[in-house]
Amino acid sequence: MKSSVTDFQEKMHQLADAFIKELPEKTEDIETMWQQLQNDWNVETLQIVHRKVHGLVGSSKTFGFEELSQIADKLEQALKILLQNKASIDEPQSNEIHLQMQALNQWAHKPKNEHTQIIVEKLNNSHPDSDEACRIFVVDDDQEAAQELALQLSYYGYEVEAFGQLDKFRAAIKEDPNAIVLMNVEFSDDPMAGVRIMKEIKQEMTDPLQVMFISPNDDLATRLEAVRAGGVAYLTKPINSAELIDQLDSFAVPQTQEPFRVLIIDDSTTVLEYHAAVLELSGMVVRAVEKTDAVMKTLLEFNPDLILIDVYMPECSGIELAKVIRQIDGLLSVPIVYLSSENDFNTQLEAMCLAGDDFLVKPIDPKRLVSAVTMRVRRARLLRGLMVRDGLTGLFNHTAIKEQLGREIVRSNRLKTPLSFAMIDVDFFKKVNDTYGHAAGDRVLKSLARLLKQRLRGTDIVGRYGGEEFAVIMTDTNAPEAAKVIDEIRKVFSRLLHMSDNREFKVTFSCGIADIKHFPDVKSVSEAADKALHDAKRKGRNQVTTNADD
Ligand SMILES: Nc1nc2c(ncn2[C@@H]2O[C@H](COP(=O)(O)OP(=O)(O)OP(=O)(O)O)[C@@H](O)[C@H]2O)c(=O)[nH]1
Repeated sequence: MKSSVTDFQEKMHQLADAFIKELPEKTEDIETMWQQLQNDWNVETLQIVHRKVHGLVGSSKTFGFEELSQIADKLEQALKILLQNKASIDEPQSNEIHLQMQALNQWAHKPKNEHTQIIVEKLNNSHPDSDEACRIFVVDDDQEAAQELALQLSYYGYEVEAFGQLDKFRAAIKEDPNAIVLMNVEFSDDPMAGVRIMKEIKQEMTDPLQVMFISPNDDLATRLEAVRAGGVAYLTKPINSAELIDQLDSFAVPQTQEPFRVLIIDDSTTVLEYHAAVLELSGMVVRAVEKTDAVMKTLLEFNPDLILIDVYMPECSGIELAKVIRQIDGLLSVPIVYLSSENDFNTQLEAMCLAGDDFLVKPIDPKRLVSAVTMRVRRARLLRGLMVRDGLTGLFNHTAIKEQLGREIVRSNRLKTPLSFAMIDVDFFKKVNDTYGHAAGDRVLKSLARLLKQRLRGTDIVGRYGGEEFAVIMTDTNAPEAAKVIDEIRKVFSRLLHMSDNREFKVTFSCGIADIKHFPDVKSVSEAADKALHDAKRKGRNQVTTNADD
């Protein structure tokens, strides 16, 4: 089977070929419009010519045709000056622009083998294959502490390797630069050994590493050094395992995190497809829109995490479109990033002031595009998550899950699709807390949350209803099917070994399920699921009951 990287490169070549094929038509179109302008000088046509040339600057750079991009860039600058003056053109200016247009046309009509192209082969090694599991390296010269931390993390399903010696770690990270490093700052012979080695490794490697530092100190100087050594997180000892797992999950568990949803709005098909391919290769879901009139419908349907907009488009500018998006309910906090070959600082600043969050200049290195989008989406999700997520498990909180239930019931009624609501309650949880301590109880809740996220479909919605109670909205699923799925999870959960002070224990849960076929609104479906849950408890716990069993 071909790797996604090979697929990507094939696609890149196809897109570049398509770009070159369409190029003569584009340059002829520009030249024709320019000739029309000579007979009938007007600013509107000049703006269209400028936008078309501007598009060529960006797309030619994106596909690696540097020489073409330089010719187009020169022409664009000349057109820009004309646009600023808005006056009619004098003869020397006209001749100069005409020459540049000819150069553009000549380049476009050159035989294909004469085009020098710097294609994006460099992407080859820059992306981990998305199927690869992400490993964690724990580095600490206190072997016992490292092993203990590795063991704890393995309970949460992580593949962990502990290193007591820095040279062994150095070799391992070079082999697997995608591993997440949990690096102790302080070693017995050097209080800053962890930071020092990461700085050295950072200089030797091209890809950025994901390092989380662990230290007994919480002073600014150490934190600063950790950041300089590439630290993406800083944890102080004693480590709060719930906090550590949260941090790790946010970096390392793509399968439990919904893929990032990116909407790209660009009037150039080839450039649009290029950026979409780059983002899709890194596991994001991309929706591409070429025509601005399709934007509104797509925005509401697709619900993007981030919007990438070209600045110059035929129907309206990207800045205007961003302002419209900002006025739509629910989209105020969605990051908007401009992606344009516009390198004029003032235009960039204006775009950012008015409605955008970032400005990326084409051509953008694929890795930089992925990392800029990832950073923005992570931050936006984090902020949104603080409002709707439960702090311990990261699942939707009670209010959010109820809201989602209302929304999904409306959707199911409209689409005439089934929907089930499941309530899950950990059995004898008070006893878990009393016997093994509250912290162990918290870990049990987290492990159940993770299991639910891992085992359920991406379209199912999981929440913590309160205390030791969870809720799942199962879309497109009737009660018997839902019961089958949850029962599988019940079996797996009952086999999980939990740990506290070297004592192992197992926990079970009970579940009640209701179907909106019989209970068509939020209140009745939650009450029916709650009743089914109590039946499961009454019948002896560790089982799943549906309202149909009544
Ligand atoms: N560790 C921990 N415990 C919690 C949390 N929220 C609620 N609890 C505890 O969960 C326990 C729930 O106990 P009960 O409602 O009596 O139910 P149970 O012991 O699970 O018994 P059954 O549901 O009848 O099987 C209480 O002791 C709560 O204090 C939490 O966030 N963390």
